[in-house]
Amino acid sequence: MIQSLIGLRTTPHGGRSLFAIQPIAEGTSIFTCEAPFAHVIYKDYRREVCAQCFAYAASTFRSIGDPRTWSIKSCRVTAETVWFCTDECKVTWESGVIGPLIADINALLGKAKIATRRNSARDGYDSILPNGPPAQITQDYIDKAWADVEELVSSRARLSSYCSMMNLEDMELEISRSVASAIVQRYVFDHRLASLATSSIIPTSDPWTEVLDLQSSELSNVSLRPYILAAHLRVYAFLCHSLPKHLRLYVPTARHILARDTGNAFGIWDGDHRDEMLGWGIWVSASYFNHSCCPNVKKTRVGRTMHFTTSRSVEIGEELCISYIDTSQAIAQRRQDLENSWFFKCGCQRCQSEEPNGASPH
Ligand SMILES: C[S@@+](CC[C@H](N)C(=O)[O-])C[C@H]1O[C@@H](n2cnc3c(N)ncnc32)[C@H](O)[C@@H]1O
Repeated sequence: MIQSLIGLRTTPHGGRSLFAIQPIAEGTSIFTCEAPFAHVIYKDYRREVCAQCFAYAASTFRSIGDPRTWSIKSCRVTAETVWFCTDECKVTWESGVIGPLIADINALLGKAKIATRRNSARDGYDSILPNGPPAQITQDYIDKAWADVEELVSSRARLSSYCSMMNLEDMELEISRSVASAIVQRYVFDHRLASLATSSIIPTSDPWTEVLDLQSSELSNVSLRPYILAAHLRVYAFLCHSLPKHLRLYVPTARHILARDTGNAFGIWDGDHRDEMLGWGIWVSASYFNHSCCPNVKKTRVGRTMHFTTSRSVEIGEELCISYIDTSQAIAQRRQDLENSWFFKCGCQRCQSEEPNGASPH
């Protein structure tokens, strides 16, 4: 964060948000977040998206007959094959720790999913939430469901038996991959910490503490879409079953990530025109930008990095907001999009002024 320009404060309408603490000129770069803490690229795009910089082949080659997939790849026996746009990206990725570790884990998850599919085709029975959801979802109901699944995974035999018959959907595998990427980040951070313990270098912040500080939307998400709870519990059981022993310690990461990704993740798009969503990711420190239907900040992804730039001049004390949705739509549609996908009623100035009869939305 460019500390001299922006600060975090609590708003009356939308939790914490970023504000200008100085006048800021249009076009000023106010914030960058280097890389996602958790991310996934959808299966259908994996050959077309560079594993290092997320460049999308179809946006790069535009003529008829041009290739639509990348040809440079990394294939190790233990890992899933990944593709790159350039040799430079391949070298950068291979010299890192996190990318190759995620590829190893993704190979394991892919194999485990095939095993569940083989068995579930025979049976199709899924008992993770045997009773339907109550008319009113409460936090107690969600906590009890998680306690029940904890009980299930505490017995290796029962977990194996459940997983051999579970029906993990393709999207649940994508979610599992995104959670697994966060687990790898935690593992690498802790082990780097362990190796630093003997030296005098003290890291300034633990990225996991920063993730836990993000707003959770577990209750609103499950209340609006009760089926999501069973999906999250299946993902959790699947990860407990499939992850190698040294990562199982981190599996509680799942509930925390699943509670936060819906309200904080950004789509990974093919470019500014946003024709194709290639996957999603959580850029933790970038999650404090609130939404406005009249935004003054523009978000741009360059490689893995998210950049935030003012789209007009901003006065001292003004809230700095991006837009989460298509703001060219009428108020009713904007409201519906924000309530359905983001679970909140927009309190921005534009919505307040467009509210029928000038009434406040609250
Ligand atoms: C990515 S987070 C932004 C940071 C968040 N305010 C916090 O305190 O962590 C998105 C959440 O902020 C709140 N929010 C963002 N924009 C808002 C707005 N225009 N009106 C009301 N709430 C908003 C909603 O609760 C939304 O789910």
